[in-house]
Amino acid sequence: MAGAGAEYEGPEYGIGNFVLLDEVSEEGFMKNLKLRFEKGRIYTYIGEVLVSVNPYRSVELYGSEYVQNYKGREIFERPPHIFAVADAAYKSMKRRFQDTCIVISGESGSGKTEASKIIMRYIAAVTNVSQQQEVERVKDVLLKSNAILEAFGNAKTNRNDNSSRFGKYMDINFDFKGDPVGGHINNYLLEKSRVVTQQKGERNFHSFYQLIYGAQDQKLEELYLVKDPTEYFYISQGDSTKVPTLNDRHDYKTVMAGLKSIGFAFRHAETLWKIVAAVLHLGSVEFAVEGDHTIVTTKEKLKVLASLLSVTEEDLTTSLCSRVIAARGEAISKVHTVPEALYGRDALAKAMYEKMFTWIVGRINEAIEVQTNGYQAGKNTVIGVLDIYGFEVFDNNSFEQFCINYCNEKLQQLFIELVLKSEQEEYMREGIEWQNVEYFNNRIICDLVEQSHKGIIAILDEACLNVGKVTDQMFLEAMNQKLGKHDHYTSRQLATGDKTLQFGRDFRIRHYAGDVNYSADGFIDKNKDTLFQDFKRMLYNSLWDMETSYLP
Ligand SMILES: Nc1ncnc2c1ncn2[C@@H]1O[C@H](COP(=O)(O)OP(=O)(O)OP(=O)(O)O)[C@@H](O)[C@H]1O
Repeated sequence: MAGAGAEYEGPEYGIGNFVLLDEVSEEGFMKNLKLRFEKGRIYTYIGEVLVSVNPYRSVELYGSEYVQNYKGREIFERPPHIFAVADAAYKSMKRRFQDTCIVISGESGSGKTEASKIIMRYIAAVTNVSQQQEVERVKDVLLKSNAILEAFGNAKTNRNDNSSRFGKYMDINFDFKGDPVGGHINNYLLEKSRVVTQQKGERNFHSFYQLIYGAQDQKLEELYLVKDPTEYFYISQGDSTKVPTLNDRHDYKTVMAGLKSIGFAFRHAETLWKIVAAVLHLGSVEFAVEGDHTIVTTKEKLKVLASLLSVTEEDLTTSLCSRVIAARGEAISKVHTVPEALYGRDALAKAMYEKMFTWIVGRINEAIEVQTNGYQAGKNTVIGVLDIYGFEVFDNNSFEQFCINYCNEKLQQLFIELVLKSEQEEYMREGIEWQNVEYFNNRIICDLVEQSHKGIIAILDEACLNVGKVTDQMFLEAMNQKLGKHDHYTSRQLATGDKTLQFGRDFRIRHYAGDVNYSADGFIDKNKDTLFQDFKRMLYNSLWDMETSYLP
């Protein structure tokens, strides 16, 4: 057979669709997957679901000849391929005006973001045959926005040098001719704790290193920065500032070009880097006790920071070292202890970075918003692509992993509802003979997390609402009490002989994808996510705020 992607799929390549497997067992499944992978077949179907194995090397599977071979074909006409899935979504949108969503799920590093980019490139390649300018512009913004989002939202982790540290749902809107006319990005769960702390071997978000390695000397001078990331506490804790697979210098240029081409005003791009620089300097601000006051000991840093933020040194010092509280109907100033000041400093850094990220997404959305003037309005159909964090297990798992893994439980639940259950029900309705496939329904784990009053989130929220001093240990005890009998929950207090769990700190959830030990340390603070009002007041009306109106 001729042409890329139209190759012969003989028995030596194993079985291209798992539903045709003679015997359903994990061993048989893995054997087939391995055989196909070894023969260069990274894709295999299970019905209409595509299983993709990350090749971790460049593969010649996405060139224009592949696009031509999958364009307009029925899904099973060609060997399994991600283009076939993208094309099926595109066809159902174009022929039947049906909204479609492609859900990409898998553990960190499995290739989700690459898959979402391949889908976008495929759609860009098969649309706009009449070469309309506006369609080209929308496609260009959609593709270029990836580099920007990755700069500010991706980081090197111990599993993936370019790991997305946020979830993304991207809608592409099509007109009645099937051309993309706009889009919208929703971002979720930016891992903002990374702004102030990183595990060994990991980095902060790429943007920090791109600025330091990529900006010209004069720019760095303007931002009071030096070309050495190890000078900055917030980006050097992982001892891994340089990554061989990443070219920060080059990526900085790509981001600048991307910002320009999607319509960021020059001064807005400047503001972005100012925020990044301010966060870096903030990490170097230190405190000490002097008499009955907490003072900033790094006066030079404070001065730089005040200048970048366009606020007075006095206002900045006051908001870093104290907070205003209400007592007996009066507003009084309460001096922070040093740990409180450090906590406030980190909370400010996280909030600034997160708001900036949301602001960037907002600006991208403005650039790709569907123009609703004229006849296009109301006739849009969308293809949505969901690329969300994969299931995560680290040596130390905290609140962030808890949220990510819960999200993956929900996706698994959706998969069970939409694919497994509905398929089996249809067989039953149609009277088709079928072999019952036993599967584990993870509803019970979703309930463990989300059930009102007795689920983990409810227990955590209740602890956070408590006016008295509530510690992470108390939260853990409350879970032990309420969830002690749950099959998918345990802790050292309940499983006394289990030395993998630390007493008074850890709990374990038996997820559908495996067991994860979580440390309850920090759950209360992270869930409360307090940013002292004083910071909001301080930044309100700063030059910055007026520039971007990005603050809360
Ligand atoms: N189809 C592919 N062809 C070649 N290399 C790939 C492919 N998919 C993924 N990779 C490689 O694997 C790396 C990790 O992939 P990717 O960043 O898409 O994973 P992810 O599932 O989105 O991870 P995370 O959840 O950490 O963001 C990529 O940087 C790339 O080097």
